[in-house]
Amino acid sequence: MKKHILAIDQGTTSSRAIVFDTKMDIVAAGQKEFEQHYPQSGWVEHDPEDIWGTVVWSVNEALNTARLKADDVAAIGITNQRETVVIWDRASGKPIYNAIVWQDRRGASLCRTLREEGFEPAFSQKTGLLLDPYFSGTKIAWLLDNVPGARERAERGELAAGTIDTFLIWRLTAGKVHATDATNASRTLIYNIVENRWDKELLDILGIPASLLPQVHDCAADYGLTDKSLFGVEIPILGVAGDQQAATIGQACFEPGMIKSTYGTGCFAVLNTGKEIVRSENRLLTTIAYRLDGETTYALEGSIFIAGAAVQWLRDGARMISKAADAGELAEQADPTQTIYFVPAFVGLGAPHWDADARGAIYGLTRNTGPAEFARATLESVAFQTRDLLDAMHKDWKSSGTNTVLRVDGGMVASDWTMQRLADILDAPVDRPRILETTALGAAWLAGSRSGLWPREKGFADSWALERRFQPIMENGVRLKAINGWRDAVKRTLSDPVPQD
Ligand SMILES: Nc1ncnc2c1ncn2[C@@H]1O[C@H](COP(=O)(O)OP(=O)(O)O)[C@@H](O)[C@H]1O
Ligand SMILES: O=P(O)(O)OC[C@H](O)CO
Repeated sequence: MKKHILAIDQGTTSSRAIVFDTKMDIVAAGQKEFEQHYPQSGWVEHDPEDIWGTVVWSVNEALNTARLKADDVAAIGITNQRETVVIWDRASGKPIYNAIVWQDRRGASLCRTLREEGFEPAFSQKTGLLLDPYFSGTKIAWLLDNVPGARERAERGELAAGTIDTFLIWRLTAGKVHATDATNASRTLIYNIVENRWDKELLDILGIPASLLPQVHDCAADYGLTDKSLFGVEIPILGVAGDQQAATIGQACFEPGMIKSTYGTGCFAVLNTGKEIVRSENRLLTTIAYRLDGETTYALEGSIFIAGAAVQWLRDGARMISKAADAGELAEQADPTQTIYFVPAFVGLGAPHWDADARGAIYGLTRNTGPAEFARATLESVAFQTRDLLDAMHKDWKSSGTNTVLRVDGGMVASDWTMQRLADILDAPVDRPRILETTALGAAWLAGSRSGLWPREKGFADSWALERRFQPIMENGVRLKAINGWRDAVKRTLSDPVPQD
């Protein structure tokens, strides 16, 4: 019987598919990592065929593990790494180049030029974002300018562009649907979040033909049927949201003032600001939290580029641990008399600094510093960065008050040590939910509620369950000293205000 919901979660390092039952519980999952390509310093690419291949593999794996057939799936929800873009040929479906990943910095000089030419206020006012290479707009411009023949083909209408959701929808529907949702669109630097449409003026500034772009739908909407050749039956795609917005939904942060923070490759804190468009005075982003029934709910977002990725570096780059789960235990053994700060600016710094040219740095090394101190500094950097975001949020959105409770999720929250240190540095409780796959749950909820099988907002919010609350226990003086030390380390890491190329 068609009663299960399938969520596809296409992340930065792996693709996942998760099957949920009618009680909104996880039945089975499939997950596959894929290769990261770093062709130059600051560049990050994915092969779109790897993305597609791992998605299809994960869906089949999840269904097989659950002993279900595709026919048992009532609807699919898609969630994805945001900002990452692909351009492909409409006729063949073949990408013209690798996907340029959100972490990729190749748009930095274009952003600088646009800033110098005075365009930043127009981009900020219309999109809620800043001129940073993080967003899709300058990545699309780079592809059009650098892939031979791309601009001419785009102008002839032969090419299609999109974020990863759009690419997956195109492939799943065998090229019948070219669509995205409002949350993914809101991360592109060319979508007007006030008027809810692609913005002609911004497209012209970046030289992007409108014919490349997908239609923009609500998050819970009809995104077409999967092609029969893929899973044997047609399955409706009924929900789409960028992964951080899907996590906001999955954490049931439907009320203004609620905050979630997700710790995967990066860390993204999202504060629901309701129907109000709050303009940040502290270099946070204004973005679309979700659009349901034609009504847009907005959010303030703080984006940190490196969180779990720093733990990956500890494992694969520095080779100080053999698996991510060892980091917490190692940090516990660190010498308490050493004060080490690690600023993981591997790909620059995101909110609230937005410094594309900064690079990672470590301070306070002594002859006694070893892997345990590195592990502690790495995990602590995530807590300090979150503190910077939450301080900025409190300044921007006065009504959020100081009684913040943070709902957390993502791979890194498995570390109790990190969560305790997070609560200590924030001086606020940190809530870890029972279902940690909140990103997939959010996507599943969009599809499940649209299909009528799952409850609407209130019923879904009532089902959110706490696994553990971490309460702050650090002494105030210790906390303040640590935060000041961190801020000093960040100041020393920032690049020149006007970097030289
Ligand atoms: N026990 C742990 N302690 C610290 N970090 C962890 C732990 N488990 C996983 N991670 C980190 O979490 C990240 C994976 O989280 P995930 O949510 O799957 O990321 P993404 O969706 O960005 O691919 C990795 O960067 C990994 O280093
Ligand atoms: O793949 P994740 O979970 O690290 O999320 C990536 C973000 O969507 C980038 O903005």
